Amino acid sequence: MSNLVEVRNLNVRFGGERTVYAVNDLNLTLGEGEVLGLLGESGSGKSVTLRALMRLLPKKRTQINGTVNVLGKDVLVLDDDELSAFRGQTVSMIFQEPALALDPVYTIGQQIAESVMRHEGKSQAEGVKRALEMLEVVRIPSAKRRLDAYPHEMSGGMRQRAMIALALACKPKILLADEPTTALDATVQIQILLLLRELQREFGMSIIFVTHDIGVAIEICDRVAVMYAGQIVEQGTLSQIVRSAVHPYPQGLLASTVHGAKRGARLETIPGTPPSLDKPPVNCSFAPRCKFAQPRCVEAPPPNVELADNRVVRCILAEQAAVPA
Ligand SMILES: Nc1ncnc2c1ncn2[C@@H]1O[C@H](COP(=O)(O)OP(=O)(O)OP(=O)(O)O)[C@@H](O)[C@H]1O
Repeated sequence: MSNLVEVRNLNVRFGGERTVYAVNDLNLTLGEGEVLGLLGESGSGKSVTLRALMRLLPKKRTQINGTVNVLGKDVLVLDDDELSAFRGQTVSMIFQEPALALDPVYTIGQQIAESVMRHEGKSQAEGVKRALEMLEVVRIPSAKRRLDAYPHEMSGGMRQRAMIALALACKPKILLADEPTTALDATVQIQILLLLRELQREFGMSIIFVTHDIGVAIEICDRVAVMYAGQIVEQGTLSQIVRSAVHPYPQGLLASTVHGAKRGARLETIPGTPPSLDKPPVNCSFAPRCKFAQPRCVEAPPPNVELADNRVVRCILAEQAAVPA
């Protein structure tokens, strides 16, 4: 499987009154037709990573290092014209809050048509035709009538579908999804996840899906990268993470949900809180909360052990799990 996205040694730091080391030495890949989950608690750097991939971070006081290679191009050095073509046609993004993508003063039909005209140079009539097709693709009932609806005239679930229609209108190869179902109630959430899965197959897209909810990751992801304090602490296939996580953080996340706790056992919580990100990590950021912590964990950076292809764990416990060659 060839990689559409390869992120190498990505570091994102925000300056200002206090420096925030939001993403530290992050490496990930996204294969063709794959759904990769970025999973972690609030503030772990998931959204910043996603925004770096699409160059949506503020320019002022933001330092980005590393390479973000998408379809053979380094996104971090694209000029404005290249960026405009890249967004929409190569990569598109959906958000938790549709207001970030949908403009309240234009109808849904106008917004989709406009995007198709701008990115693909199509006529107004072709844009409107695509808009109708897309509303049907995302299963909005009475699609023709909905073309003339404004975002505020739709329910939360329908607005989310309209945002997906807009994001997919120019058939991007990669969709970046930033907690798109978090604000929805449980039944609508599952409908949108199923829809995204269907569209991913239908369009042959790859998706990076940010979530703090392991249940959501289980519904939609093939592979999962677990983030803690701006670093990926473990990556693997969904079943490797859910059934045999090595790092104590994903283990703890799982034990705190019905998906990972032993049947009949009480759900556990991870004691303590994540560290502040005002210094770059010099040792294991999770050590203060870890029941397996050893002196080594606070004396030096943890090893980043590659157990297999795309199976990487940043923890001394992984050294014991590693199979000698
Ligand atoms: N523009 C910015 N300027 C300064 N700090 C920022 C900026 N954007 C994000 N941060 C900080 O970077 C860190 C990582 O934020 P990020 O939004 O990526 O977390 P997250 O894992 O997506 O959590 P959440 O789900 O709450 O958004 C946080 O400490 C956040 O406050």
